[in-house]
Amino acid sequence: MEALLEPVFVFKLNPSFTSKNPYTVHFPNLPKIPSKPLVVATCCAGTPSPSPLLPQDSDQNPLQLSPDRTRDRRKVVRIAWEKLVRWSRSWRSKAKTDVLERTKKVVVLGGGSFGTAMAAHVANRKAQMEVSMLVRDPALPENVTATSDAKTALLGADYCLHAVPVQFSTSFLEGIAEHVDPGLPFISLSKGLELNTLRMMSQIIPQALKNPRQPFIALSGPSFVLELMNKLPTAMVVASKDKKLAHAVQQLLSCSHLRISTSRDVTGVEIAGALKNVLAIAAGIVEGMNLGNNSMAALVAQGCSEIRWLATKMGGKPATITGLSGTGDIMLTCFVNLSRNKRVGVRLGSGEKLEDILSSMNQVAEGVSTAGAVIALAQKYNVKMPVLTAVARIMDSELTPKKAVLELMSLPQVEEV
Ligand SMILES: NC(=O)C1=CN([C@@H]2O[C@H](COP(=O)(O)OP(=O)(O)OC[C@H]3O[C@@H](n4cnc5c(N)ncnc54)[C@H](O)[C@@H]3O)[C@@H](O)[C@H]2O)C=CC1
Ligand SMILES: O=C(CO)COP(=O)(O)O
Repeated sequence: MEALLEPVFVFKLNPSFTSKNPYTVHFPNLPKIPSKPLVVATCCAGTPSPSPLLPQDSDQNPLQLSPDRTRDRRKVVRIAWEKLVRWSRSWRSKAKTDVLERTKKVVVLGGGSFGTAMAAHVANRKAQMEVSMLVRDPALPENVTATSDAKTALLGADYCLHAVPVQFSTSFLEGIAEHVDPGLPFISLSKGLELNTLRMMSQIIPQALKNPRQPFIALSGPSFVLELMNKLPTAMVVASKDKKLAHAVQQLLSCSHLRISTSRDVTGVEIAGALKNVLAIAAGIVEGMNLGNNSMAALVAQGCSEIRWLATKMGGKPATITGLSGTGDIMLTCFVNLSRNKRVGVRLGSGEKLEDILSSMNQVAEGVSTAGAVIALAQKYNVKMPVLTAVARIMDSELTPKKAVLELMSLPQVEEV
């Protein structure tokens, strides 16, 4: 343990830095270092040039590891890694792997970017797998069959991947309900809340199919289509009340470039996935208005809290909100401009009108309609959500981004919760 505590850098104390200097930090619990004080720079802004903090020569460095201690430290790391590898091997040997063998057909509803990406992903899992996409326009990649006939698409399917945008899901599902087997598990990829009913996909799907027992799984987490298609390492989460089903879907979809965790917290996963789209619009606004990195970090931290407050009031777990479908997806969509929701925000922040932005887009940005639903949901659960409410007000053209920033900055400064 001691070896792991070795500091990596040591700095020589500049004569202008005294013990009264605010940049000098004392660590009473560190082992005593003969004659030379340890100084850690937390901030060098405004310090005179040349820099007062100079690296020490390694041969004079009292903290340099001896060969014995280097060996000890490396041994600790090696043992920890070997433990991980053994645990991983034994886990894999115990995991059942027959789901993929048993699955003959998967149907994908929605031929947009994510539906197409997931269809290709499932098709690549097994050459004999039949992947049928139910689409409005059947022009698609060769390895996947596309049809606009619901009966043909759904016939004999073992799993259904649902990638129709949330606002169109009810009418779409009602239209195909007669062809859906009541035992067909629905894996929902859509992230959002239905505008007028405030429902999540776990409510929309069984209600539209008029089958409260339709097996349901939410698949969520940080997963841009482009990167999935390029087989870049990705991690997602499947959430279902049915633990066995979550494990089956995990086995169906996970592969060397896609890790899938399981969860039973359907509400947490769905709320996080839906609300991060609204927060991504806010992040885009901050970027479009050039408000700086401090603003961005503060906004995203506040947004994470707002999402946690609502999700936990609705029965979701805080651990879900800090996991892949929460913090993971929030970081992806708030910080990366591949996000369509963030791009809507950037354009709003730089002065464009919402209707012009939406009419120029050929893909969905779920956060735009979810913003309206989430505020009503927050009121129902008595949760204050300043940032997400501001986004909803901007979507309703009731507030300009500039006014929203002024109002948010003048809110009471309260204890952090
Ligand atoms: N693209 C991405 O990186 C990811 C998307 N998602 C979620 O997946 C869902 C779908 O997103 P994308 O495929 O990216 O959207 P998209 O905009 O690329 O495609 C949407 C698809 O829905 C179809 N559609 C629209 N109205 C319809 C209607 N009334 N009936 C039937 N189909 C209709 C469109 O024709 C299109 O094929 C969204 O909820 C999104 O938040 C989730 C994770 C990643
Ligand atoms: O949900 C996504 C990635 O996880 C995609 O986000 P956008 O819909 O904002 O592009």
